[in-house]
Amino acid sequence: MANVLIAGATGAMGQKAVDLVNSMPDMEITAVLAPHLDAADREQYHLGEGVKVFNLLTDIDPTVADIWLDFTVPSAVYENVKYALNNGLLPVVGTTGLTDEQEQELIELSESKHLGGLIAPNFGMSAVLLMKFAQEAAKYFPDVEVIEMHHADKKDAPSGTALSTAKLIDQVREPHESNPDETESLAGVRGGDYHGIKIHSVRLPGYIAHEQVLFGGAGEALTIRQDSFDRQSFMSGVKVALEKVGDLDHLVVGLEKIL
Ligand SMILES: NC(=O)C1=CN([C@@H]2O[C@H](COP(=O)(O)OP(=O)(O)OC[C@H]3O[C@@H](n4cnc5c(N)ncnc54)[C@H](OP(=O)(O)O)[C@@H]3O)[C@@H](O)[C@H]2O)C=CC1
Ligand SMILES: O=C(O)C1=N[C@H](C(=O)O)C[C@H](O)C1
Repeated sequence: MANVLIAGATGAMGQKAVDLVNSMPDMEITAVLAPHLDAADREQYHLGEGVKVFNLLTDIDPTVADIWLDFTVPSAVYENVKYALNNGLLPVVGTTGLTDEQEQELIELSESKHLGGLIAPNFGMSAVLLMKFAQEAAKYFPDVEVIEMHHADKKDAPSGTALSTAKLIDQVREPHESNPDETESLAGVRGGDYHGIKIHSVRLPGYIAHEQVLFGGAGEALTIRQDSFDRQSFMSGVKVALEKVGDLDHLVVGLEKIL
């Protein structure tokens, strides 16, 4: 039996994760971290009476769990994962927004502590495959732009998935120059720029999580698209991560590393 602390248990993803862990016979939620949760309201969030509720990172008793499952906010995730690793908990992280430097620091910390962990910018199979296919296509189509579309409550932009997609493409595409004569008569209209790869972030009610990678070539185009219509789509990836994190000996990035 593995004991799990869910950070962000009251959120949209946290609640899906609570239901997932409650359904796993060899996992138990022993604690949650959520700044505004009143312990008296546990039941409303599908948390049993024995679950310890923490509102502050500094109040947590680290012996309460073996695994730290994080679906919080970009501003909290770095300190959360650092806390987990420093206290012997194995992090499974879905929260986006870690910088490259923070990610590297956490990987080095996990290596020094000989602790496994996983950071996955996207736990959905369609997104994992989209990133893989986009990287392959970029070898042949260096002209590429990314459009990600998310629900209006999303805090970070671009999405972690879009940024990861751009990084994977950047690793393989030939040196490439965009049109030097291009101008913007409306600031920002050409989108964000990751090493010359334009990323466009759309935020609208009704959407959940969607991404398109558009490649253009001479007289042809290729579009790769994935859609997460329901947050349940992320849960099979989270389940695999919870089951396999104990087999890892350092923090790895990307669900594909454990599939
Ligand atoms: N990797 C993946 O496959 C996916 C990743 N995500 C990522 O997961 C994260 C959460 O998304 P989502 O569930 O939609 O967000 P929500 O806003 O719905 O939930 C955020 C949760 O974090 C808690 N929280 C807020 N501030 C802190 C803090 N300082 N310390 C600890 N907990 C805090 C909130 O608690 P309270 O309500 O008490 O403030 C709430 O429980 C985002 O970064 C998102 O990008 C989302 C979907 C899939
Ligand atoms: O905030 C979300 O909803 C999502 N966040 C992740 C991201 O930033 O890529 C994963 C997915 O896109 C949903």
